Parts: sequence; C-alpha cells; structure tokens
Amino acid sequence: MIQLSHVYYAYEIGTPYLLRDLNLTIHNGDYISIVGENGSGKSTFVKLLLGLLKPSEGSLVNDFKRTSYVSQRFETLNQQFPITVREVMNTYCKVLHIKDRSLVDHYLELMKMGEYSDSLIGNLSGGQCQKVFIARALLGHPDLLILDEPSTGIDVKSQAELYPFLKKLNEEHGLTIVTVEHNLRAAMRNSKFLYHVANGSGHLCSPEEYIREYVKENTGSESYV
Ligand SMILES: Nc1ncnc2c1ncn2[C@@H]1O[C@H](COP(=O)(O)OP(=O)(O)OP(=O)(O)O)[C@@H](O)[C@H]1O
Repeated sequence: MIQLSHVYYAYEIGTPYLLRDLNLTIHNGDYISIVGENGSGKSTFVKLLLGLLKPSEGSLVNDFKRTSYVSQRFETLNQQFPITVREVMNTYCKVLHIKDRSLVDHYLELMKMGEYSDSLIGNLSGGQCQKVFIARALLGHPDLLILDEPSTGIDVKSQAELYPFLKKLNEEHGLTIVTVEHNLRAAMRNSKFLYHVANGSGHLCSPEEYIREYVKENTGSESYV
C-alpha cells in the first residue's frame, strides 16, 4: 500500500507548489491510471511514488517491498545499439544479482516474447519492445509496477497486444499497477480508477466519473477516443 496524506511538492523552496494537498491510498492489487494535461505534474507525482523526490510537506508511506519502473520507450532505447533481448534481460539479472537465469525465459514466455530472445532489441516493434521492458521489470519480482506512458510511439496494433498483458498481470498475478496514461481508451479499459492530476490537485475517480466531470465538460462530448 502507498498512503499519501496532505502531500505538497515544489521543485524549489519558496516557489509555488506544483502539487497541493494530495491524498491517495494505492491498495495492493489496484490498477490506477494517472491522467492529466501535459505539464500538470504526472511525472512529478510518479517521482514522488518512486521515492526519487520527497514531499515538501505531508507524508508518503510506501509499504510495497519491490517497485519496478518502466519508463517511456524512447527514453531507454538506443535503436542502434546491437544488443539482443536475452542480453538486455541478462544485464538486468546482473544488476539485481539474480543468479537463476531461467527467470529470463520465464518472464519472456509470460510476455509471449520467448521466440524473440535472440532478436536485436532495435529490430522489434514498439509493442514487442515494451513487452521486453515489462518482462525485464518483472525480473525483480515487483509487487508494484509503475509505467510512464507505455503506449508512447506505439501503433494501435501493438497497443492492442500490450494492454491485455498489463491487465492480466494485474488480475491474474495480483501485481499492483500505476501507469501514467495519455491513452484514455486504454486507461478506461484497464483501470478501475483514474487519478486525475489538474491545477496542482489530484482526484481519484472512476472512468465514468472522469468522462462525466472532465471529458464532457471540456469537449462537450462523452467521446474520449
Ligand atoms: N526537475 C525539475 N525542476 C523544475 N521544474 C520541473 C522539473 N521537472 C518538471 N518540472 C516542471 O514541473 C511541471 C510538471 O512537469 P511534469 O513532467 O511532472 O508534468 P507531466 O504532467 O508529466 O507532463 P507531460 O504530460 O508533458 O509528461 C512542468 O512545468 C515542468 O516544467
């Protein structure tokens, strides 16, 4: 569980708070999509969850034992670097001191990427690549998986492959998932709750509430595609 109580955050002391009075409980088994406009503070919020930033005020208690983070695909991928999927996974095993290399195959199979283990990562499609990065994140046996815009730069077909896997990890494997989402359709389908960051505040709502209170109010329509 993560419990935020009256969390405020400013990057610099003396400047206005970017995030104000955030109160949220992330329970084990939740799947929460963080939504909001560009620059609203979603990534900053994630950095708070990851413990990379400390609240300027308030408290954030994180009871999860192991958190894995999957950043945006283009932040981590050098298409030119000649490294295979297995090598990417093995490198992470080394970093995490994981001796049991059978886990590499286990998680690649789980993400239906076993047959690509000897492929160069730069030759994979966007969705395949994200699945490898998720498999890599799973190597650390996380109980919380945080993703930053997993569908960035990924075509619709690849997205259609990726999101059911995330849902499966959440529903069948009990993994708690928090994801920054610009893909509202995916957020609506996968998560029970959205955390809407706007004007410095955060608001937990159901997808239905979000459409009623935000999408319709701002666009005049209930369509979010
Ligand atoms: N390290 C930093 N130092 C100072 N200001 C920062 C820093 N990182 C982000 N900001 C500012 O904080 C605000 C929120 O940024 P943040 O990246 O959290 O928003 P976001 O909702 O994730 O945006 P996007 O959807 O575009 O990724 C922006 O005005 C940004 O310029």
